[in-house]
Order: sequence, then C-alpha cells, then structure tokens
Amino acid sequence: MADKEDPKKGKRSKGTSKEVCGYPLSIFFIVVNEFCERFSYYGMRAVLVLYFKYFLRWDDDLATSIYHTFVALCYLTPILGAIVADSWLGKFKTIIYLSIVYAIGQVAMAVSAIHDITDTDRDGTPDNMTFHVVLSMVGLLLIALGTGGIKPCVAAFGGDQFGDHQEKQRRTFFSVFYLCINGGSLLSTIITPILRAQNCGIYSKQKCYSLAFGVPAALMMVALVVFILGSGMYYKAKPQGNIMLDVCKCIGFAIKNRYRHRGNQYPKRKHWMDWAEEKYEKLLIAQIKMVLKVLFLYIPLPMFWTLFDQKGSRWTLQATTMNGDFGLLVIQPDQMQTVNPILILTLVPVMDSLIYPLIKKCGLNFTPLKRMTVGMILAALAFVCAAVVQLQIDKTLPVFPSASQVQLKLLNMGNKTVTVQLQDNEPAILAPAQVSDEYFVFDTDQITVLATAGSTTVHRGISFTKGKRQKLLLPLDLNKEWVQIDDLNSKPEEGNNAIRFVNGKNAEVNVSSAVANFGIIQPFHYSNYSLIKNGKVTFNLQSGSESCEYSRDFGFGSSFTFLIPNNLTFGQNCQEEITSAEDIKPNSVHMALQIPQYFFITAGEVMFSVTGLEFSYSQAPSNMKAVLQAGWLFTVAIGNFIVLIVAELAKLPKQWAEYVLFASLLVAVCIIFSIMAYFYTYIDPAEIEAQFKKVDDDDEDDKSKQQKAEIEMVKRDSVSSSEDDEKSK
Ligand SMILES: CC(C)C[C@H](NC(=O)[C@@H](N)CC(C)C)C(=O)O
Repeated sequence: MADKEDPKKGKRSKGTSKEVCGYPLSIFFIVVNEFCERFSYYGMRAVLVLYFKYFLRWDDDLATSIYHTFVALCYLTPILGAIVADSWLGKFKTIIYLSIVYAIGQVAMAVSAIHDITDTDRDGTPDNMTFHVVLSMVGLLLIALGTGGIKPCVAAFGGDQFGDHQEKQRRTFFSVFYLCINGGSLLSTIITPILRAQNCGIYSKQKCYSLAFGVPAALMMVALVVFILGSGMYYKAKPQGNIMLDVCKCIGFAIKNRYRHRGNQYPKRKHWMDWAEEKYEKLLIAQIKMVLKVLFLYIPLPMFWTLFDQKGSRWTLQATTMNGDFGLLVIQPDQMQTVNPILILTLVPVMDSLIYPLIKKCGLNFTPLKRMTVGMILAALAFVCAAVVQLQIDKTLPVFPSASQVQLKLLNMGNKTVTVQLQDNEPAILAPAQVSDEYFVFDTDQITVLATAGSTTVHRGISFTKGKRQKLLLPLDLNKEWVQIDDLNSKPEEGNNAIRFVNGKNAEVNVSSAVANFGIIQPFHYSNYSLIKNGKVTFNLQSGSESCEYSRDFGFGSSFTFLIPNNLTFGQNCQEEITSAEDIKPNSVHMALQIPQYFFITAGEVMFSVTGLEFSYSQAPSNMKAVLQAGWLFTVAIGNFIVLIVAELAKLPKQWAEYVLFASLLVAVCIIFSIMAYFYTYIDPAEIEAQFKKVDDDDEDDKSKQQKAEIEMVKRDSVSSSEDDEKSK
C-alpha cells in the first residue's frame, strides 16, 4: 500500500485506516496484539523457573542460568527480526511469520509439560525426561526468536501508521502501547501462577504446568488473529532491499576511502561518512549518519537497564528478608514485582496528562533526552532507597558465627532443672523442657561443660565444628549420650519458615500437618527441617493411640525448634505444653518499605523507557525504523550482562554497598549521557529524506532536460544535415 498525498493538507496520511478522534483505527489492532503477546510472554516466564525446578527436576543453579540465558536471548533476537523486516519481508509479514513461530514455541512448551505423555508407570512423574527437556528447549528457542523478532517490528509498525502531521498522536500511541505491555504482563503474572497451582492429569493429578503454558499459547494465537484482522487497514511500508548490507558496505567504503586519502593534501570533509560520496547516494549516507548519531547516544544507556532488571533478582531477594503481611493481604516476596506494572498503569497517564503539560506550562522545554536523563536519576534514587532499606534489614538480621566461631544453644529434654556451666560463662539454669534464649558464642571448638541435675553432676569436654550454630540436647539421664544437632546457618530461603521437632518423650511421636510431614520421631531424637509458608499451621502429634494438636502462626523467614516435653499429657490440645525455641527471628522490616524504591524505578522507567521507545522511532530514517528499535532493545540485553559482570567483579560484602555502587555508576553514566545529549540536535528524518529526494529529482530533471536537449540537437543536426544533403543533391 503506497503513501497517499492529502492535497488539502499537503500532508501525508497513511494506509486505508479510518480515523477515530484523530487516530488511525489500525492501531487498535496493534495495541491489542501487544497486550496479548505480552500476556503470553510474561505469563510463561512467571512459572518458568518453577517448571525447571519441579517438573524437569533441575537444581537451582541450572534453573536460574537457563532462565537468564533465555531472557537475554529474547533481547538479542530483535536485531534479527529488524533486519528481516527492514531489508526483506517488511514489518507486516515479519510479524505474521515470527508470531507463528512464537505460537508454535508456546504450544511446544505446553505439550512438554504434560507428564502423562511419558508417564508409562502412571506414578505421576515423567519417565522419559529427555523428551520433556528437548521439547521445552526447542519451545524456548522458538519463543525467544518469535518474541524478540517481532518486538522491534510491532513498535515501529505502530509508529508507521501515523502521518507526519500526527506527531502528538504518535507520542500518545507509544504511551498506550506501554500501558498494554504492562496491563498484559500484570494480568498474566497473576493468572498463570494460579493455573500452575491447579492439579491436572489423565492418569495422575500433578501441578498443572501444561495449563500455565497452554493459556499463554492460546493468547499468542489470539494476538496473531487480531493482528491479521487489521490487515486491510494497515499502512505497510515496503522494505527497500538489503538495507543492512548496503549500510555495512557504505560504512566500510567510507572508512577505506578516508584511510586512502589520509594525507594533508586532501581537503577535509565535514563528516567521515562523507568519504563514501564517491560511490554511494547522498540519501543513504544521510540516513546512515542519522542512525549512527542515535546509536552513539545509546552507548551509556545499558546502565539504566542494569539497575532496572535487578527488580527481579536482588530486590526480590531483599523482599525474602522482609515481612509481607499487609493485614487483609499477604504478599509473597516475588509478588512484590507486580508493583512495577501496577505503578506503570497509573504513572503513564499521570505523566502524560498532568506532569508533562504542567512542565510545559512553566515554560520549560522538557525534551525527550532531558526526560531520559531525569529517568536515570530517578533509577539511581531508587537504588539509594534500596540501600537504606537494606541497612534497616541488616540491623534485624541474626548474627551468624564467623568461620572461627561456634554458637551454641542448650535444650533440656529432661524433667528436672539442669544447671549448665559452659567454659567460664555464668551458669545457665534450664527448667524441664526449656531452651536457652540466646546462643552462647565461643572462639574455640573444644568446650568444657559441667551439668548438674538433682544429685547428678557430669563434666564433659565436647568438640564442636567452627563456623556452625548448634544445639546441645541434654538427655533425661545426664550420664547418657548428649546429642549435638546443627541449626540453620542462614535465613530460610524465599521468606519460608524452617521448622523442626525434638522428641523429648520416651516413645515415638508422629508429627504431621497440612503443609508438612515430619514423620515418626524416635525418643530423644529430632526431625529434619521442613520449610513452611507464612500463616497459621496446625500440627498433629500422635503417639500410639494418643494424639493432640498444636497450632502456631508463622511470619516470614523464621526458624523454630519445637520440643515435645518428656511429660506431654496428650490432652485435647498440647498448646500449653510444647516448648518453642526461636532460633531465627521472623522478618520484622515490612515489605511496604520497598514501595518508594519501586515508585522511583517505575517513574524512571516511564521517563526513560517510554520516551526512548518514541525517540528511537522518531529519529530513525524511514527504512531503518525497526533496526533502531532493535538497537534500543539491544541496550536492555547489554544491561543484563553488566549486572552479572559488576556483581561478580565488585563482590561487595554488604548488599547495601552494592546498591550504592550501582546508583553511583548510574549517576556517573547519567552525567556522560547529559553531555552527549546536550550536543545532540533533533532531526526530522522525513524532512531530510525529502530534501535529498528533491535534490535527486532536480538532478533527474536537469539530466532529462539535458538529455532531451541533446536529442533535440541530434535530431536538429540530422534534419539539417539531411536538408543539406538534399540541397547538395
Ligand atoms: C524494553 C522492556 C524492558 C520494556 C517492557 N517492560 C516493561 O514495560 C516492564 N515494566 C514490564 C514488567 C512486567 C517487568 C517490555 O516490553 O516488556
């Protein structure tokens, strides 16, 4: 479909799309497509690590590295999609073909998660894991190719739908486009984990990963259908040959030609790309200059994404050491990430309709590059907030033993009071079934213990392992074996609570609950730790025919050792009789304290990312719109790699210091960027291209006039010579 001139306005209107309130109707299909596609992508991503861990049974390290490799790949493939679109197929066809690849990938993921396919013995676990691993890896590769490939094309294709006179509408389109990204991702990150938690299966019921991947697959098909439905209304810019090859050749020639003419005798040219003038069209050279100018400006930008992408890693880890109890709502650490899209949905309209117009009214020219600079500063501020929160958390964290220390708690399993003297410490007096409140700290691994219960006194030298927290279980009869057990040496992961039972009774006790089973605990022995989520848990204790219940409310990140006392009576409930030792206190710093850092990073994202998206489109030459979008997304990929490098190189012992380091790096980069931005002159690519086309047309006109004149002359000459011939005859 070709451009159409609107003779009345003298401006270009595009496509055959009707306009609604000044906007081409075709963009409706594009934003709905983006909504569904982002639902599909983020929905699948939300359960991916859990699928690796619990379905494919990979360990944490493998699951995390494959996950990050996949995410990085999704931001590297845009360059492929952009080259195909701008040089070969055009954006429309590229989006269609790659969306099909993408949907096939999603279906492959959904199929790979059906355990019944290879569950020949019908025990609920897949029997041919290779099948599931291979299929899911193929699926992920196709998804990375699809999602990355179409990403720069969809944004640029949306921008293409607007005429040159619709700059304001195009800016609003990019804001709405961003809203759709976040609306889709927010919904899917809430829905797919719920789908995963369902049980499904033919032979045996298991967690329903196939449904959690199947719904995103269906949404990707919807995205494709919606996009095709708009087909008749789109403006489809034609690809202009292998533009990337031409660009590379032209740059190569300019460099070679400049090198060949490096002596003083050769006059200087305004720009090094002008050295390609001997061989290449001025229009192409001008377009390359535009792209290079923007790409140069992109160099410092990955640092923003380095900070931005730590929401999903460092900040989520930080949340695991915090208290997520919001009264009516209990927020899990990874759910805090949804604050970002929620804030986007509110901040984008507020910025567009309130803040930016207000700034304009104050007479300030808040240019795109200024907005991006402010966005960076806000992101740095977010990390300062994260550091302050971290300092608060650090104050509440337990002090674990250093490599040369031993920490020790005493637990009296007997029914007499015991007096214990550890080395030269004050004697500790423990009532029956009592645990010492605090850990005793020693700088030696050999400790002498003097324990007295009634008339029995026992003196022992005991070896401990340095760097560990341990419990010494004092038996009913002090002359019997004293059991040493290891306590946790770090906070339980993901905000879980680590719980275990010690059985002080002379009989076996079976401890169970709805969320964890501790099994049968032998007399004077202990269970393993079980990880349980926050909330109220009722434990059922059973010994022979007797049983009782014990309930407890858990917060986040605590560790408890419960002692079943020797004289437990097994009444209706054992609430008063069970002794608890709080080995690690629950998280006390509230997760709400993370909201300021989320607010600043999201406000920064709106100023940086939404503006950058539109800036990349508006400053790109017409034949390289998708390529520049891909360049923009490439900064995201580089940003992700920087996280790994800086965290690895810096290896700071304190997390707050790492946050301050990242904030300082971004401020430094921001200063460089603002200097670069100061020297950047905004251009209107369409205007520049039009000028060159006009020059070419004028040249063409001159050439054809000259040719016509020459032909006329030849004609006249031949006529006059034939007349002369006639005459001479
Ligand atoms: C360029 C991308 C990083 C931008 C965009 N991401 C977002 O809008 C995030 N606020 C989404 C959130 C769920 C992480 C995207 O296209 O995904």
